[in-house]
Amino acid sequence: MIDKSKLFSTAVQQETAVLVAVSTQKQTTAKTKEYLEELDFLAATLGVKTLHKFTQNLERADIKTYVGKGKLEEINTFITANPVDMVIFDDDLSPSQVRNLEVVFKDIKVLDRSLLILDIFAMRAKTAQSKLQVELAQYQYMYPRLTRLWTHLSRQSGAGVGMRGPGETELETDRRIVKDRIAFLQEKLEKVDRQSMTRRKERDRLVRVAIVGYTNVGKSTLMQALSKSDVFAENKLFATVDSTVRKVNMENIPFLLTDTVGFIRKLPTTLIESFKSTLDEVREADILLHVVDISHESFEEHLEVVNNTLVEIGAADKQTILVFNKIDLYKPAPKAEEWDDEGNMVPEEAFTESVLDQLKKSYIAHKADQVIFISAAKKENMEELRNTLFAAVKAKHFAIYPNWLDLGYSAVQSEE
Ligand SMILES: Nc1nc2c(ncn2[C@@H]2O[C@H](COP(=O)(O)OP(=O)(O)OP(=O)(O)O)[C@@H](O)[C@H]2O)c(=O)[nH]1
Ligand SMILES: [Mg+2]
Repeated sequence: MIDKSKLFSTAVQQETAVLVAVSTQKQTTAKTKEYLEELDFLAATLGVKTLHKFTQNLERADIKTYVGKGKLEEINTFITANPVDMVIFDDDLSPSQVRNLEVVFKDIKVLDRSLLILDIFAMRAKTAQSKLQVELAQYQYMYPRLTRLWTHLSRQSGAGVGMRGPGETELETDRRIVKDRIAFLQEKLEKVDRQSMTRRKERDRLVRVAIVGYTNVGKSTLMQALSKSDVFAENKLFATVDSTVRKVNMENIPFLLTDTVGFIRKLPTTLIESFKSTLDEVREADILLHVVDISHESFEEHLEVVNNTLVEIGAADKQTILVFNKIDLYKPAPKAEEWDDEGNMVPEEAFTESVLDQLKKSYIAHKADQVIFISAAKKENMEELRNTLFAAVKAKHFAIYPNWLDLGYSAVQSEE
């Protein structure tokens, strides 16, 4: 039987949240503000509306309750006066912090960044493999926090954000059960991994190009532009969780292009662990297209996060083309006045140099050996990217099939 009252409440009422972060000696207030923006975006991706953001300056996050007593009271006052469903913390909470915070906030859900990310992955996972991967990551995340999940499940009926956990419903608090489940999932996943490894091996030994980058930078949009196929792109975080592989032909040379899951700051390690096999597509690639959203104010940090994650999964040291995307949205920093030869100030609208030319002369163009600025959505400067990518693919392809191009060229020539 469908419980109409529940249907009504989930369909009509958007869940609401307050966000909490701390600025520490290691994390400036400006950074904290940015992290909170990102946390807000993660929540929005799950359909959760942020009502308020709380921050506190501390030497380090409080061991017992993440923020101090006074701040807790401030949050509680807000919660009492407003319809708040959950409190989301920007950092991972320890099991004991969760317990203490749940005492403070009583019937309000207590979540952290990792749980939001896991929830988004759970929502997005499409294939059997990624579903298993997410489920495994969820159980591993939960294992040390069992009390919390079980409290939630006993209190709520398993709906809503942060509740998309694997669906054990009874109070089976025995860690043994979870442990067994983890072992079971790992085994099942290994089997699936072996199958996909065989599938990858059976593919022609074509040059493989993987598109990597921070989440929401335009990887799928670029994939679409390069392969002329329909790939799901959306202005939400982690639109892509399963990787997509397409065979692309450029001037008679085929290669494989893969769109991959995006990276983010503070990605739960359990997720990286369980997504290792999906990330094999990246690890086994010959060439990486590292996409960066140049219009984002923290694009340099994104770049660093991605580079660090690549090191973590053992995919650094590959030939990489650094692709700065969304130049259509890029606003160059306003320069000091510019003067012409006669010493008159040049009005801004008289600057003839395009954004693209300015970028090419800027320090950003030296961020890597191969740097290209494009707009994948507006199809700006795609030609340069195609040429660079093609030259790279061609060189790798030659190495695998020394005779291929001789044939290819003569065929092309004879047509003329
Ligand atoms: N203005 C502008 N928007 C872009 C450009 N490229 C992509 N977008 C938009 O940016 C958003 C994210 O694009 P996606 O292609 O989904 O990004 P992604 O990197 O695949 O994201 P995830 O799969 O979520 O990690 C979408 O709304 C796109 O339409 C661009 O060159 N210019
Ligand atoms: Mg995508």
